[in-house]
Amino acid sequence: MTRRPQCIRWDDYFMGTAILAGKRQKDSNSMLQIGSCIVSPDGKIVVGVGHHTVIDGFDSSCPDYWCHAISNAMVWANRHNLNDCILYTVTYPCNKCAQLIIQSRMSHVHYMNKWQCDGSETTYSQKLLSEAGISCREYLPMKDIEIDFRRMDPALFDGSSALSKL
Ligand SMILES: Nc1ccn([C@H]2C[C@H](O)[C@@H](COP(=O)(O)O)O2)c(=O)n1
Repeated sequence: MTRRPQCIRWDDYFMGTAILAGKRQKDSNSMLQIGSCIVSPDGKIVVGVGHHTVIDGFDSSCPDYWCHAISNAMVWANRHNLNDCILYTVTYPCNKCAQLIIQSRMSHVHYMNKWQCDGSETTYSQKLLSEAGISCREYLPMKDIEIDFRRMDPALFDGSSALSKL
């Protein structure tokens, strides 16, 4: 087998899935398009994805009205038992999400943005996760992932899709 140079690693696949989930965040007043992806212990199956979003029925006026991507990924997981699952998350877990990660018995956290470690929301999360023995590592991308819908299907050029009008 000749390996395609474009073939992505599982790590990029799952962090890419987390980033894609974050793109569901629709409030243009918020800069944050954060997503998370929970993966099975053998690292092959997406167990759940979630994005940073306003709590259903609330408005975006107050930070307490937002539900974090990690919490949403847990709520929307397709199984109850998250034992030893691996979490891919765009930002470092906040204090509350760290508590949930520990309680759900996930074992690894891969995060993308270290800058999130410095705010007050993450004052305790590093300590909590480390004392609970949960391994946390900064994710280092190996490849850019590009999704070009038009290359997937030439019919998207023929005027029948909204994409052909862009
Ligand atoms: N995989 C999922 C499924 C649902 N959610 C949450 C986010 C919202 O509270 C709600 C509806 O999402 P929307 O259609 O407004 O983007 O469901 C999630 O985070 N992850």
